[in-house]
Amino acid sequence: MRPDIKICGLKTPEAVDRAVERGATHVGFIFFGKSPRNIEPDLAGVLADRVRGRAKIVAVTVDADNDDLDEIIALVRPDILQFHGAESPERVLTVKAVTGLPVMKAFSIREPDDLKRIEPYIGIADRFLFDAKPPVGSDLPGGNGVSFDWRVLRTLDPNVEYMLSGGLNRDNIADALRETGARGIDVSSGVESAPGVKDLDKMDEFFAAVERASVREPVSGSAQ
Ligand SMILES: O=C(O)c1ccccc1N[C@@H]1O[C@H](COP(=O)(O)O)[C@@H](O)[C@H]1O
Repeated sequence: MRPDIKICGLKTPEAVDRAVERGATHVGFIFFGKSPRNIEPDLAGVLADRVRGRAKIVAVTVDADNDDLDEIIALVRPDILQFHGAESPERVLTVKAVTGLPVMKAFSIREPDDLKRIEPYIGIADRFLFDAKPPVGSDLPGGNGVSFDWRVLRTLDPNVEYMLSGGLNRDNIADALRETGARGIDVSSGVESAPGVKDLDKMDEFFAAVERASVREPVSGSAQ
C-alpha cells in the first residue's frame, strides 16, 4: 500500500504545487529560525491556501511558546502540529486541548532504547515521527538529511502510528519501506538541491521511487 507522503520544508508556490500534484498527502512548513527552511507564518498561510483540502497542512515547530503557536495557527490554519523539540506529554495534551489540533510528536532514534521515550506519549500524541539524531554540532533537531538504522523499529508495536523520516531520498526509500513497512514517510533534504531549496526533479524522482516500491511490495500473509 502506498504510504502517506509528507514533503517538508516547503517555501515556494512551485514546490507546494508540485508536491501535491505528485500525490503528497501532507505538506510541512518549518517555523524554526535557525533552519534554512524557516518560513514566515503569513507566507506559509498563502502557500497552504493553494493546497488546503487536498493535502494536510503540517506546522513544524520546536518548543514553540504559546504566542508563536497562536500566530502560526491563526495565519496558517494547519491541520496538524508537528512538535520537533522536547515538548512534554503535558504540553502536548494542553496544546491539543486548547487548539483542537492533532499533534505529531517527533523523536530522534539511534538504538532500540530510544523507542522507550515514546511510552509516556502513547494515547496523547496522535502520531509519532521517527527521525535520526542530529549530527554533533548541528543547529537543527531535524532536517539534517541523515538516516538511522531502520532495523531499530523491528521491536516497535505494529499498532503505533508513525511517520519515518531522516535522510530519506529516491535511492533509499525502497529499502526503508521494505525494512519498516512504514505507513507514513517524511522527506525534506532528500528532495533539495541545496539546504532549503526544493528541487522539483528530485521531488518527482522521489514520488516515482515510492510508487515503484509500493507496486513491488510483497503481499505478506495473503494466499493470493
Ligand atoms: O527541516 C528542518 O530544517 C527542520 C528544522 C527543525 C525541525 C525539524 C526540521 N525538519 C524535519 O526533519 C525531518 C527530516 O528531515 P530530512 O529529510 O532528514 O532533511 C523531517 O521530519 C522534517 O519535518
